[in-house]
Amino acid sequence: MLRTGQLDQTAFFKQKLQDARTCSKRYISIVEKAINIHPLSVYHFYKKLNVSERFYWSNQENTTILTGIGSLVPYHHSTEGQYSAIEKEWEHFCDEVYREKVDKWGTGPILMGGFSFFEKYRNIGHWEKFGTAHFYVPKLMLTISMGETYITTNYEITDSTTEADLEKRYEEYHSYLEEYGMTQPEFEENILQSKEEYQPLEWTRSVGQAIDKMKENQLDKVVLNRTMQATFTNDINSTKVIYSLEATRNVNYIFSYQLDDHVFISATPERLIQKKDNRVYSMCLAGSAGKGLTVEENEKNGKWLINDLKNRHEHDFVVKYIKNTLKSFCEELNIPMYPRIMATKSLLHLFTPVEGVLHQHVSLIDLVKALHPTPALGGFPKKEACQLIAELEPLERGWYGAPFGWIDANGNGDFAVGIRSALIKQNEAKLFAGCGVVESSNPEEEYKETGIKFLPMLNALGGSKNETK
Ligand SMILES: C=C(O[C@H]1C=CC=C(C(=O)O)[C@@H]1O)C(=O)O
Repeated sequence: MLRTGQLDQTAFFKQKLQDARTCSKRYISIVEKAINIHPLSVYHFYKKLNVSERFYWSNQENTTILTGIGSLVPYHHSTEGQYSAIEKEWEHFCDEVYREKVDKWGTGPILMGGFSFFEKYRNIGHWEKFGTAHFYVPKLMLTISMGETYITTNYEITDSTTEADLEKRYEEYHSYLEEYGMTQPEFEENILQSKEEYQPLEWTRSVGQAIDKMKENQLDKVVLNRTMQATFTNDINSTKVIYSLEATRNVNYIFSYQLDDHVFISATPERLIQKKDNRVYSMCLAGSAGKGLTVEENEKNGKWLINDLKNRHEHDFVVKYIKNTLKSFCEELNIPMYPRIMATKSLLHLFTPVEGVLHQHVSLIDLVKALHPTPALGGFPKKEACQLIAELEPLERGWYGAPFGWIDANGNGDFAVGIRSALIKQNEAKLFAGCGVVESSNPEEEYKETGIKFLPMLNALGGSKNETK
């Protein structure tokens, strides 16, 4: 039994509808506590609800998992001005929604989605569906928050909506959860047919060109991204990919965002910003070394990384930038003097945590806009680095390295950056990985580093073990 604490369902919906109409609201959001529902089962069987959108989100600590099905209200932009547009649209939605005051993290009406790396596209191409911003409020959402399970259902109401209409939709969502919420998905392995790195020699040459520009003092750091195309014999099953990413996770977010037959998916170790009332949490993540095979080797590599000047330099630009950017928004900011080591599945990174206390009236979207792109994704100075990226990278970045996350009706939420990611369409996946380039970088080493960064997603897609040629 999923519902708890409701006496008479029909009377409940009649009351909700009446209350919503009295306050002139256009939407209703209902949150309930639940048990025994698996987020990936909810994600997998979405077509049973005749919808073509779904998302999956789990945070770094795996303490918040969100699965959203169907889009109640989509917001899509293809041009500049997307941050303020999304901010206004979300404020407007929040004014129009009738909701109970449930203050559980990640419940109630939530806007999930992302922005493109650049505010405008040179050639939108295969990023058309995602645009410069795409967000939606799901119709049905499952939340696992600190081990507790919640269901949020969201409804649009018009003048002609009756309590019977609401009850019917509610029953539909609950039948879906009861029938499929604990059903183990069955799927075939994704079998790799071919994989091809996009212009690897040209990419290495571009790293060399970037280094030359740094020698000429044109900029201090740039992050260059490269692409790999992987083709499979069958349509790629994103539930399978998430299962694999979950099975090998350690410190990363895992998210997937589907619009029709396009899925953007990422296993990123990097948070951009999280807001919990007046507190904010960000991180500086830049500088990398390979992992060893033993604990001792990892310790040795970690020590090397902490003391390596090139990597420290790469990292310090991020610390300086995040500190300067957040300073104006925060009355208190805590950033340790020295970085630590973060060990992901395949790499060690330099990592500095950031915590702050906000001045009043600072919105999450304002913070996202101000921070993006940090020098961990763009470079330093920001303007020069972005210009060089546009000059040297032949393909659109789209949502690679860009802010992706969610915001709730209290203005709280969490945004990561979409690195170590892939854009999936049917049987093809484009994988993305980049690295920070500074004057003392070596193009061959950066090529190797990005090669390692492809691996977790490539393996999760089914890429290494099942190659057919
Ligand atoms: C830009 C990426 O990684 C960033 C995050 C951590 C370490 C990085 C580095 O050492 O280059 C990058 O700044 C990517 O994985 O695509």
